[in-house]
Amino acid sequence: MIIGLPKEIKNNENRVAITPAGVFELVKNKHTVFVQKNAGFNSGFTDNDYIEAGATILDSIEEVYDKADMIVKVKEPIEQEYGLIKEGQIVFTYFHFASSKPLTDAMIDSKSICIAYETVEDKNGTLPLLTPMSEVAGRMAVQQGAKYLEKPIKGKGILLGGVPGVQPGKVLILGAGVVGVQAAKMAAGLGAHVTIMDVNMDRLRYVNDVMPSHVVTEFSNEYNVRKHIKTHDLIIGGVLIKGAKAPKLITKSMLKEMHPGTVLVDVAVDQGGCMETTKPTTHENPTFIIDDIVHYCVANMPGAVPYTSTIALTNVTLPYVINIANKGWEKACEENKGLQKGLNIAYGEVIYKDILESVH
Ligand SMILES: NC(=O)C1=CN([C@@H]2O[C@H](COP(=O)(O)OP(=O)(O)OC[C@H]3O[C@@H](n4cnc5c(N)ncnc54)[C@H](O)[C@@H]3O)[C@@H](O)[C@H]2O)C=CC1
Ligand SMILES: CC(=O)C(=O)O
Ligand SMILES: [Mg+2]
Repeated sequence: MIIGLPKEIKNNENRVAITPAGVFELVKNKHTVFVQKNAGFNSGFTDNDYIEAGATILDSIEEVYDKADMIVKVKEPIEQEYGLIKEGQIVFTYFHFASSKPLTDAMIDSKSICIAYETVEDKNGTLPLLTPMSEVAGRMAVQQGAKYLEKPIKGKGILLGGVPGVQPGKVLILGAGVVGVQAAKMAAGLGAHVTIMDVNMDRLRYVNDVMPSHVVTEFSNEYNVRKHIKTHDLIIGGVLIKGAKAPKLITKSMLKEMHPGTVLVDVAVDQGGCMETTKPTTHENPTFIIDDIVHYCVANMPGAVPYTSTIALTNVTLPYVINIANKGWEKACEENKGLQKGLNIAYGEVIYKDILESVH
C-alpha cells in the first residue's frame, strides 16, 4: 500500500503520525511511504531520518494526498485539506466528528474511508488509541491550570501546593477516566487537595484504592457539582461518552457561583466540552475569560509536548497502521471488531451512528 504522511497544519500541532521507526517497519512489510518535507521536524525527526528508514520525501501536502492510498495523520483534517482527500482514500487520524458538523459533512462528501483513532476499542471496550493522549492531556491539565491560577494572568492567585502554614489549593476533576486519574495524580503530587467525580462507581473505587488520602471521590450529580464549584480553585473537565457530545456539567449560570479567578480546564473540548461556556482555543491563544472565570480549552493539548506525545501516540497506532496496510481496511476491520469501531464514515455513509445524533 502507498502511505502518505502529511505535516500537521493545525495551530501549534507539532506531533507527527509516524516516526522513522514506523517507516522502517512499514517498508519492511513492503509498503511505500511518502513523507511531506519537514513533517517530523518539530518532533525531533529530520527528513534524512525518514529517508534512511526508507521513505521518500515530497515537497508539498498536495503531492502526499495525491499519491497515497492511506493518509496517516494526528489531528482531524482542517478546511484547507478537505479538497485534497479522494474517494476511497483511507484517512486514519483523530476526527472527533461529534463536535464538528462541517468536518462530518466534508468527509461524507469526500467519500473517503475515515477511521478515527478515538473510537477504536480494545477487547475490554477501552480506547487504546486515545489513552496515551489522554494521559498527556490529563497531566498537562494540572500544569496549565497551575499556571493560569497565577494573578498576573487573571487567576485567583493561589499556589496549588500551598506552603507550610498555608492551606493548599483545591482541584475538582470531573470524570475519573484516563484524563481524570492522570490529572489527579499530578495534582496530588503537587500537594493540592483533590476531589474527583464520576458516575461510574468502579472508577471511583479504583481511584479510592490507588490514590493518597488527600484525593477524595464523590459521585457525579448536579447537586454535588454545584456544591464543589464554590470551593475549588481549579476545575478540570475529563468526561467522555464514547463517540458522542460531552454532557454539560457546568452551565453558564454556575460561573457566578465560583470565586473570581477560578480556572476551568476543559480537556473534553474536542467532544464539545463538558462546560457550557467552552469554545475551542489554540496554544497561541489558550484562554478566555467569562464572568471572571478563566477558561482553558485547547483541543490539541498534547501538540505542545511533541517529544513526548509523538512517541506515546505512535507506540499504539503503528500496529494498526501496519495491519490496515497489510490487509486493506475491509479485511482488517472484519477481523478486528475493535478496529471496526474506529470506522466512522465510509464512501459517504456514516457507520458510527452516534455521530449523527450528536452533530445534527
Ligand atoms: N483537549 C485535548 O487535547 C485532549 C482531549 N482529550 C479528551 O478528553 C476526554 C476524556 O478522555 P478519557 O479520559 O480518555 O476518557 P475516559 O473514557 O477514560 O473517561 C471518561 C470518564 O467520564 C465519565 N463520565 C461520563 N459521564 C460523566 C458524568 N456525567 N459525570 C462525571 N463523569 C462522567 C466516564 O464514566 C469515564 O470514567 C475525551 O473527550 C478525550 O477526547 C483527550 C486527549 C487530549
Ligand atoms: C485526543 C486528541 O484529540 C489529541 O491528542 O489531540
Ligand atoms: Mg483533541
